[in-house]
Amino acid sequence: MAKKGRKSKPKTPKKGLSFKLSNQNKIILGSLLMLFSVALFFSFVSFYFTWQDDQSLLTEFANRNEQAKNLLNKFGASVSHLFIYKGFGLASMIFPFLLGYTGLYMFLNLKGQGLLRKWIWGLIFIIWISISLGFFATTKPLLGGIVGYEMNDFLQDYAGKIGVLLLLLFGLIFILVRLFHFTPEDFIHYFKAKKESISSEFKSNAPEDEDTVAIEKDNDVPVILDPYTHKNDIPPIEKEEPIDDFEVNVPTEEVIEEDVLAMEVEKIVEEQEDTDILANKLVDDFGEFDPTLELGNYKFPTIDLLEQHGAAGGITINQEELEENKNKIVDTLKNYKIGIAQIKATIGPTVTLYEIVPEAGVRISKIKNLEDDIALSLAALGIRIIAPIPGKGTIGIEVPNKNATVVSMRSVIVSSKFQKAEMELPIAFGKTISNETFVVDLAKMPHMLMAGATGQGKSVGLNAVITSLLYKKHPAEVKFILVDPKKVELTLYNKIERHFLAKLPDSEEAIITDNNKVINTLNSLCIEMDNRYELLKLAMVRNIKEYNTKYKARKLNPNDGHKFLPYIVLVIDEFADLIMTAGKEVETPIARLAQLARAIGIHLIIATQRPSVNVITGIIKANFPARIAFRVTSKIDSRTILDAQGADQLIGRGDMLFTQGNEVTRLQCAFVDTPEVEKITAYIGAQRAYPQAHELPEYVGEDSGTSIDYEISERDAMFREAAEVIVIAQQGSASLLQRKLKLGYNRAGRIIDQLEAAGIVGPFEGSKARQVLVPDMIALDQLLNNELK
Ligand SMILES: Nc1ncnc2c1ncn2[C@@H]1O[C@H](COP(=O)(O)OP(=O)(O)OP(=O)(O)O)[C@@H](O)[C@H]1O
Repeated sequence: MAKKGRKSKPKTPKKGLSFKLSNQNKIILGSLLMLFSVALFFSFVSFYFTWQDDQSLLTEFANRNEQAKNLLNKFGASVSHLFIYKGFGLASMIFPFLLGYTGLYMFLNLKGQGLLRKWIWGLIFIIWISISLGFFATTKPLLGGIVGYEMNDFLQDYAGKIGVLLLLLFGLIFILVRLFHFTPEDFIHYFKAKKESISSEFKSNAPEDEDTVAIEKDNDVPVILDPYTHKNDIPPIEKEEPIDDFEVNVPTEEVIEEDVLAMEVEKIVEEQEDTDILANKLVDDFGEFDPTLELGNYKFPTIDLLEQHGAAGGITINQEELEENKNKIVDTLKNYKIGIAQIKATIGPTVTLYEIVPEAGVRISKIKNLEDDIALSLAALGIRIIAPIPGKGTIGIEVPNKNATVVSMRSVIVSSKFQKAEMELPIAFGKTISNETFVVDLAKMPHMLMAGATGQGKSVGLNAVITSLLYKKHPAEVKFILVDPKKVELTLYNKIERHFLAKLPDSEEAIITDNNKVINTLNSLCIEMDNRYELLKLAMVRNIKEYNTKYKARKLNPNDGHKFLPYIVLVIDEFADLIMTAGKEVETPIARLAQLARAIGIHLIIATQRPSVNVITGIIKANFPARIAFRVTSKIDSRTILDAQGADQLIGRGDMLFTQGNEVTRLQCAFVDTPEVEKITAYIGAQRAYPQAHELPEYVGEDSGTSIDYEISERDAMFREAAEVIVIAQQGSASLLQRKLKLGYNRAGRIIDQLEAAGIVGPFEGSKARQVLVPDMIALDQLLNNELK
């Protein structure tokens, strides 16, 4: 019972298993294919000239004395005989092109769906051409090949000649419409254009005196010219005898006007374009946009980087322990005169749930009131009573197992529930009380609050969250911002900076340990959020998922600022520390992000040791529906974090309660040890990476912008040099100063403010660099000299 989850065999993540050739092998195989295709091409071409001479040699392949006339000798003769005579006839010429293209594709290491598409269309063409030639040239087997002939024969037996003809016609229409995107309008347009060209030709060939539309023919019968068709073979409308010397003079301008009119009609037809059609064409030609292409060879971490943690044997609980606990429960309840009708045990990794159905007439409220007494009588730490279990009508008593089983991260990662999870940001937290793997989608939560006293498993919990995402997501799809005031817990992730981390443009460390930087990062995230909303608005979609789908389908033009948007997960360890030092400055942007960021793929995970009300304020709590409580020290803390008690009764070491609104689920958090995280990050870090960490929009602190009335004497010693750098580069950014003058972030920010006060750069403009108001060095000198006067 309850051992299903454990039995599932370890599986490597799906993407890690995919068959891939190394780059060198691709080059070798690619060139082989290209050369082979050239050989085939020459064989086929020369076969048409030499086949009769070489026919007798087909059976003499092994005979070294015999020489074939084919350019590639007996090989060429045999292969061509096979492909052309026995195969598809003339259509076989397509094979060398397909093979050559495949070779080139491998040689240049191209990606996308173009290759498969070419093969499918190539084969359709081969079959269609071969049947068509078999139909029209029955006597010439070298045109349609035996396959074409036989297929024709076969089809004609069932559908007759007309049926096959119609079938071929349908094939032609199918190819024209699907491959060349031909529409009936194209046909009409084509004929119209033809007509135009005939008319203009006629015009240019017409005699010089074109003022008259009535032209005398040899037999003196006037021919009326149709102004649109310009055909001179239309009979006259009136057959009356023409009046001598009567001519209808049409002013030249009018004729020209008619010509211009015809040209305009043509243009209107051509202007009908549809972005969707364009997008479809792009997708047809290049395949869908693949965000992972830049790191196309990225390999997902393998499962052997994770340890079993001795959990291979599964849950160990013996019958005696079960029996003992059952008796204790029954006896204790009997002491309070509560009879039990039924009792059932579900064994979990750390606790066993005893579900009780009380005898008829026992009021649940009575049991509820006795909660503490029952816990005392059972005399075990970590007993939690759930009366009643929501939706079941039974009472649950959770009793810790004597020997808790460690739930290894490995066991949850390999579980089919996680592997098959069709979620945006799947997280395998651990196992439930019934030993099922518990997987949730961070994108749906959409933000998470985590609390627990020191040493109860918070850091392990955070690592489990990050590890889950590392096992499921490509670096192009998700970016982390890690805030770690303790400076030790998350530093392990430094190695994956250029794969998975995002940071401010001018910061050196990707993992943020300085509280001031947290404020800037949060504000920068707010700018990123606003930018993303703007993009969503332009794309007319409601959320990041729709946006990215549209972008992948090439319906959004990168020239309009569109780009693939990765999810951003902000993890803050030790939030209490942060809010104590920075207060409102962090609370406001966090609340703003929490309220608005769900649709645009920014998700927050906040962990704290002290879940007191001044840390987890009302506004934060209201926006973090998903909460996790590890063991806390008091009932009050439990209430603060979960709005319910229970977290104080947990047993620690990863024993946790999870709620996403109403129901509270007890889980055993998956355990991932520091060496395992190290191995995973080293595995990822050793692979090819992006040139730098994902860059967040630049944000310059508001506080530095407020003191705009800097005294000249208070200016930084580097002020003048900074001004020169900015004016020469014509770019007002603090990061530029940091780079060029080797300044720290804060000092560069201060100088920028002083430059603003001096009127050298414009005001702060969000993610964009400030405008430089001084055009050149001469103007700068003038400005600074004037100040001194
Ligand atoms: N899921 C788990 N399974 C088994 N043991 C665990 C689990 N989580 C934590 N532990 C044990 O508890 C110890 C402390 O865990 P962890 O470092 O995560 O605590 P913490 O809450 O982050 O503490 P602090 O706040 O002081 O950093 C771990 O070293 C480990 O031995």
